[in-house]
Amino acid sequence: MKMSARPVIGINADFFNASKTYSAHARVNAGYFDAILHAGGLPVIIPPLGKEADISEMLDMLDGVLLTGGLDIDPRRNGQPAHPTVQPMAERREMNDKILIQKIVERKMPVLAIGVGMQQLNVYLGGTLFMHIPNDVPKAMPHFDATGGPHRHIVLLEADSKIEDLYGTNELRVNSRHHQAVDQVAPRLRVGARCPDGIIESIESIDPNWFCMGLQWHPEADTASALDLQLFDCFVQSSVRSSDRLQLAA
Ligand SMILES: N[C@@H](CCC(=O)NCCCC(=O)O)C(=O)O
Repeated sequence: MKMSARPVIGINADFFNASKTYSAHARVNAGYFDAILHAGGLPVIIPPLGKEADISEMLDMLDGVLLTGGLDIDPRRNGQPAHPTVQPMAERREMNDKILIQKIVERKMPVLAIGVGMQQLNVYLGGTLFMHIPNDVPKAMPHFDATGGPHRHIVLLEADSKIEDLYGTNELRVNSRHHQAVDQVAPRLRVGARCPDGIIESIESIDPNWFCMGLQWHPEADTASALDLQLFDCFVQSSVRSSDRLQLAA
């Protein structure tokens, strides 16, 4: 099979079970694959393959992975009680993503995790979440607009973090639409950015040579800033540098 000279970036699809009006289907917000294309990568949608062997075969063809946003991780699948504000994602997606993330981490593939993707990365690597910010961190500022409209807030990038180096500034104004957040950061990860109220807004690997970054905001969204585009540039360039296939072809 002819492989692209561009870095091939996998994007995990969201998944919805069959309902009265729709058959079971996968979907992806266009912002995810348009951002990868704009940064010089070739996006490939990863459906919830489910089986380890199929996920491994898919990853063998990829140079990096973008983990997308969506609904919530179901706390009951991680030994925690249900929560009235949690809207669990489909079990098929969550089970798939768990295997996908474990293999990405084993292989140290470049990974950019956005929204619930960042939360999955943290949880599956041993960290925890606040189930509902207004309940768990009452003094926190709003992190979503209750009417569903656009909402933004400042984030402060940690000194000497990869994300600070990447954005070239220590303060950003980002879009925000989340009711959960990282509580305990997983081993092997560190905080990259916080909201002024202390809520963690970005995490990253402690290994400086591994592009493994999670963002609670959405750099792929229509409400993203011009600065966010360079994030995708850096992610795609990291995927080139770490790709044996592309290095051999160089
Ligand atoms: N559990 C999370 C979900 C945050 C998230 O990924 N939102 C994005 C939804 C839009 C999309 O599909 O990209 C939370 O804290 O709310």
